[in-house]
Amino acid sequence: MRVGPTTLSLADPSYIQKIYGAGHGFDKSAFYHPFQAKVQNQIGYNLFTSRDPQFHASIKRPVADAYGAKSMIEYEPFVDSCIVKFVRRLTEEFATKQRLPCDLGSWFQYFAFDAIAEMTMGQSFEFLDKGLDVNNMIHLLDARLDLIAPRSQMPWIDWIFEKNPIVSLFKQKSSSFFIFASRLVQERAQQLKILKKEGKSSGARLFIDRFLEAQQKHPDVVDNRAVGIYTTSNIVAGSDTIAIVLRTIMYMVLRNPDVLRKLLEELDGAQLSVPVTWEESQKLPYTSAVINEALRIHPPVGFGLERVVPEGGLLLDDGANIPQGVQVSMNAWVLHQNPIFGADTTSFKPERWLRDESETESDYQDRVAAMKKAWLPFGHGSRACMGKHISYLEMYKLVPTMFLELEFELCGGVEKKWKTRNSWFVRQWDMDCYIKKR
Ligand code: HEM
Repeated sequence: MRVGPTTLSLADPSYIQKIYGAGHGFDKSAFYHPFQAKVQNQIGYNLFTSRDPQFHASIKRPVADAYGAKSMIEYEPFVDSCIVKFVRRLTEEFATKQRLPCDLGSWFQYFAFDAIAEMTMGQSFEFLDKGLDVNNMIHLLDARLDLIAPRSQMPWIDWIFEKNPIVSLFKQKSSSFFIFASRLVQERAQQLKILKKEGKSSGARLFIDRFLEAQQKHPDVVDNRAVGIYTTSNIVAGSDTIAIVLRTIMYMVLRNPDVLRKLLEELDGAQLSVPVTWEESQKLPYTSAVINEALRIHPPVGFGLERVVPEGGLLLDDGANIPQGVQVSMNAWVLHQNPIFGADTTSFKPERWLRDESETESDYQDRVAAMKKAWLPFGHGSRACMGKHISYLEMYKLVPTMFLELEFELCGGVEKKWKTRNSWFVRQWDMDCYIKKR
């Protein structure tokens, strides 16, 4: 489908590999310009916004390990402390004698923000402690996204209003987030130096510890500015996204009592710790299916991931050739409605991720493999989400723990619909809940 003067959106899953597969030459388009923030009065290219594949590889290599599956074990204690706080604060504020409605959508965001901040910088923003949007940070980020989203469709507008040299004279030279993150990075660097001198351990390694190690190993690429950029983009990339999935899970599970019953049956029968450990969470197939289904039915990113067709064009199955320079994109919201996922793709059905009684094991494996080929919540290829393991770590631990510890009820009943808005991230609100201790 044509979605812009020179932009096409493709729906056939077989093009995922052709467009996003490594080495195929489909680089990110100008769509990503408006997402680039100013840092010290220059554009601060980061892992997500950089378009040049060589430059991207050069900034990814030094920090890739920090996002790898093996590092998750070191981040788990930070997630644990936020989960404990999340459950405690909801209990204190809402599991009271009077039935007080809880704006759970916002609390999920407080959790996601504090958890990624703890893992990244070793200190939270105290959203959970205070139970509010501290310094209006969430509101400001939301407003920024609402501005960027339309600009991404006409990136030249961004140049006129933001990136041209005259406007730059009057604008703040760095985002306030970058200034805040850079200060924490410098403080941590000093602290690490002192601990090293005293021969003391610095404890579990934070993301910034790993960014600072990358700086020592690759000083040519990772300067102070780069460490600040890695830190800032971690927090921006890792908060809204996870909050969106948590909201989807809660809303969909509560609107489907049969799903809630099966989920609780699995959790109550599993003899789990509180908070549920990462290891235990790997043995909860129904919980895992609920999370996958939430990512399918409501992927956090609601725009197509735009790329530029390289030299030679893109040959379509019907013989048409899309010429070099045209923008092509694929959108998870479209792909996840593909009949590969079953006949009832608009329904929330975790069962589609599980083996049906009538299916052999090998038929089941083939069916899941086919679904995974049309699966794009985290993107694909060399530009796929680097925070996928972190996301699973948080969701696989929080989801079983919160359903084990607390009972939730949608305030308006199961018929009341939430509200959503697509500004790159498809954020949701108006899903207040009553909460009881289980
Ligand atoms: C459920 C949660 C998440 C979802 C659904 C998600 C989704 C995505 C998607 C779709 C992309 C690719 C965008 C594109 O091709 O333009 C992406 C990129 C990225 N994400 Fe995530 N994300 C999530 C959580 C996180 C977290 C927690 C972090 C950080 C800890 C993170 C860090 C990144 C980074 C650094 C990139 C850029 C990767 C690159 O181009 O090398 N994300 N994410």
